[in-house]
Amino acid sequence: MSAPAPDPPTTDGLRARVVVRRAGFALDVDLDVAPGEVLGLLGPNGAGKSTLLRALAGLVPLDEGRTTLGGRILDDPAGGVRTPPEHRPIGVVFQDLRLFPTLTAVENVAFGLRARGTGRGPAREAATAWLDRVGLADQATARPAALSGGQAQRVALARALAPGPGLLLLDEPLSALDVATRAEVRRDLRTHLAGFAGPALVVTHDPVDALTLTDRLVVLEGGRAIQDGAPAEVAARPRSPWVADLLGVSLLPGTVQGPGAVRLDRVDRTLATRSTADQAVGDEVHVAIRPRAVALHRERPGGSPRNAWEAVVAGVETDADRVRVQTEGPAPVTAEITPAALAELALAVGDRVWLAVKATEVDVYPR
Ligand SMILES: Nc1ncnc2c1ncn2[C@@H]1O[C@H](COP(=O)(O)OP(=O)(O)OP(=O)(O)O)[C@@H](O)[C@H]1O
Repeated sequence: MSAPAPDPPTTDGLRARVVVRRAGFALDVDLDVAPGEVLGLLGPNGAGKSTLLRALAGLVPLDEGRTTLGGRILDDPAGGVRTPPEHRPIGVVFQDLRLFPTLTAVENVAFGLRARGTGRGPAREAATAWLDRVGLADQATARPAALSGGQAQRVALARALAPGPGLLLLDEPLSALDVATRAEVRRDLRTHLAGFAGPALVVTHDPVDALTLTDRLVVLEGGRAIQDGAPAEVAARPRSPWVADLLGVSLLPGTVQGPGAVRLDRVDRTLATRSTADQAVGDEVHVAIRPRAVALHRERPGGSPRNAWEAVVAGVETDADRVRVQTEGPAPVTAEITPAALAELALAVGDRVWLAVKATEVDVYPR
């Protein structure tokens, strides 16, 4: 038996209104994700992210709403339509991967193809080609227990992509990996996402994933989308303290110069940072600085001036008890200060300001 005809290309992306009600919780979200677009779903525990993915995958019934993918109706409870999970052209990577422990890597990848009616030989051939694409050609006969976390993650991704799905759903795809592996798998995942023609949804708790893997972010809180925008825009103007804490982090490109020392690529400045033990000299990294860690000064601060540089105030936003000051310049970061500090500094847009941050507050992530 030959491979089934691939699903028709998605011209219309994903359009969904997903309503799922449970005791004490209601998810009610509208989504419109274009073909080729990578949408990040962010939100605190219990916000409904997994429920949303499970509903799209057909594992949780909608109480109300409608889901269409590439113009095809998948769910329409009012019209009595509910496509079973195995008939949806959707690839899923679950947080715990859910590889079949008794099957080899190539059998795991072939599984989705076999389930769609592809014969044993062609399924194995296609699965082998996919393992090659994710860099695991030499692990085809290994069982999941013999794979590293990063390798298992790649097998799960290959299994999701092999049948040529019209929609890709990834639930915290990198959360189980250690920092160094995560950076490497993130890079590869970005490449595979870029090559994927359909819409993709990625649930993440990691600010670097949110800022580097996605084209757009939707923030869920209490079952509702409270913010929807480009990652940089959501980071610059977070609409809830939770998002501000998670995403307000400023990322600057840098290069490791030595232990705990990273040179910023765009300014003539080397920052003292937290441990760079995971990185080698010359590694390209992201320097991550949280807004609350940034102090603002009118004059160049004394003490340890190494971690201070100048920028220009680009925006000042005040909410109940926090003020977020955005800066611009070669190394812009966002600072979060108190209203009293703002009053004392008397900062306005266009003013020059000194930014200072302690080494212990400067995180380093591999790029
Ligand atoms: N199978 C279930 N039966 C009943 N309630 C559930 C079930 N799964 C989740 N819930 C509840 O639904 C709400 C949304 O949970 P969900 O797991 O979708 O959130 P989440 O944003 O994915 O959270 P997390 O980040 O912790 O995974 C929570 O109140 C949760 O307790």
